[in-house]
Amino acid sequence: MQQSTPFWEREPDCHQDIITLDNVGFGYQGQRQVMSGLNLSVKERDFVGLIGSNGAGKTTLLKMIVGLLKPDTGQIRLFGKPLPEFKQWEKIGYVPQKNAFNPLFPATVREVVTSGLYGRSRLFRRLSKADLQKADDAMHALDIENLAAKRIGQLSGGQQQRVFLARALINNPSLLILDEPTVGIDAETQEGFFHMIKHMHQHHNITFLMVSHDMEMIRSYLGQKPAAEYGKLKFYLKHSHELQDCVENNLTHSLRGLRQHMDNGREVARVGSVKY
Ligand SMILES: Nc1ncnc2c1ncn2[C@@H]1O[C@H](COP(=O)(O)OP(=O)(O)OP(=O)(O)O)[C@@H](O)[C@H]1O
Repeated sequence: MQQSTPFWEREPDCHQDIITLDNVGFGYQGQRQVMSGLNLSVKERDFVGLIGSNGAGKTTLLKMIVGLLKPDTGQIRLFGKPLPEFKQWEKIGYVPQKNAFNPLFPATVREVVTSGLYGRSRLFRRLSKADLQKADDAMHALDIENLAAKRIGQLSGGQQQRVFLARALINNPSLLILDEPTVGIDAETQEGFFHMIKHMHQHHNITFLMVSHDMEMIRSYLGQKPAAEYGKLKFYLKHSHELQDCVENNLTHSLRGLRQHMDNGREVARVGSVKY
């Protein structure tokens, strides 16, 4: 597998298209439409918070974005590629809704985290040294190394959420999709979890799409008013250009671009002088 740059070392460009929805519509077979005519453009380092009442279509939308459901109309693009052609799934970390494990489920935290590299179907495959290192890095990032050998079913809801986040982070994803990550977790742990998510957004090059029922958290981080509304779905948004290092990085990029342009000019002149 190709080694990707860790998310903490990746430089943001803050302009790249990450998710594009163009006139998307969907209805479950034999049922009325869940959504229609939905447009959305998520750029690198944006943070999108999705709010909506029960049954509004939030999970359905996330499932379409991660390729588990196919839109009836319109098109979805990921990282600029139409979804049917998109293959780089390791770029996306997805934490589905209600992950709670049966306490009798025999996998350890390390095994669950490492399964993020291969998918659930190969949960108990043999792990290479590199795999174990990646798991250690992801567990370290979420401060759950001390739980590595514990059975997942024996952990609290908050600890389990950290494990699933570590599992989603193991491939150094560029996009994290979280479906109600704090359901069933006490208020204090929820606050800690959101604090961690915000920190990741501000300091690492990750784009977020998060479904939540926590209006207070969404509004405090993403602003009081939704950026877009479709039926009962409300999209709150923090643009990447509001982040300081995106601003700095864009400047660095422009300066680098300018420098390259000048160097190219010099190169052409030099080659030119040799040639002529
Ligand atoms: N597999 C399915 N088959 C048929 N209808 C479904 C299926 N899954 C969801 N629905 C219906 O689609 C609509 C949207 O469901 P969805 O789970 O996307 O809502 P949601 O906004 O995520 O809700 P919640 O906040 O309760 O999680 C609902 O009316 C639901 O009953």
